[in-house]
Amino acid sequence: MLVHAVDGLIASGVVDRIVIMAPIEMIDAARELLAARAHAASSIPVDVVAGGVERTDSVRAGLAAAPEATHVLVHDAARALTPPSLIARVVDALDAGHRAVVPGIPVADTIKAVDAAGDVTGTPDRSGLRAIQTPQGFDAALLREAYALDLPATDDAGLVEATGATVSVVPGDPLAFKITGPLDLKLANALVADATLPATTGAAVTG
Ligand SMILES: Nc1ccn([C@@H]2O[C@H](COP(=O)(O)OP(=O)(O)OP(=O)(O)O)[C@@H](O)[C@H]2O)c(=O)n1
Ligand SMILES: C[C@](O)(CO)[C@H](O)COP(=O)(O)O
Repeated sequence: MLVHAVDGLIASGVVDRIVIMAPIEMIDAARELLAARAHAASSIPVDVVAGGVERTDSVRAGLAAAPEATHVLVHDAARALTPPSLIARVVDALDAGHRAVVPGIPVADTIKAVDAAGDVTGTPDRSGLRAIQTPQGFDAALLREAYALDLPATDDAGLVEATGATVSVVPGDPLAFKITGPLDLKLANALVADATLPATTGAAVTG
């Protein structure tokens, strides 16, 4: 998954440097994997540093390892099959002047809010919801400001929202799905084995 994610970033043609945040006990294994991959000869530097307990700890470590960055993409290795075209779309939006950009796709299920007892407390209008993917792109100064708030968050855009800055959504892609459970892994393996797979599903719409 890490190798696929890195190769996708390189293939996008829009990143200058990649910093991997890995669990400390997997740093050597990650370096070996990356050195052995087909694109190891790419001129784009790929560094591996220690991540943290939570994803925000890992991103904080990544930001510290890239003090020179003016723009940052935060990507999940778990979204290993993210199409390069999606990565380029996020950077295009940053180039157009947006300071925080996330890919999103419409939700296919009806979403319910529930309370601690499991009783439904509301049904938000589905047309106004998006499932958010990565990479999430930021003006680096804005992301550093967001991290200075030291709040918990499940994604980086959530921290940026807390600063009051606007976060823009660009069309995501179903291929950028997060490989979380065994079914996701089966799907990812089938997609990787499928030589007829298009570079993008072309199904990217924000509605
Ligand atoms: N300490 C952590 C935890 C997660 N991640 C990032 O978050 C992604 C998703 O990892 P994880 O939280 O384990 O996601 P899931 O497999 O979806 O598991 P969970 O249900 O616990 O969220 C990883 O690819 C990695 O990029 C990270 O950098 N540092
Ligand atoms: C960043 C993210 O992929 C956006 O959907 C998601 O919030 C990551 O969650 P995780 O629990 O760290 O996998």
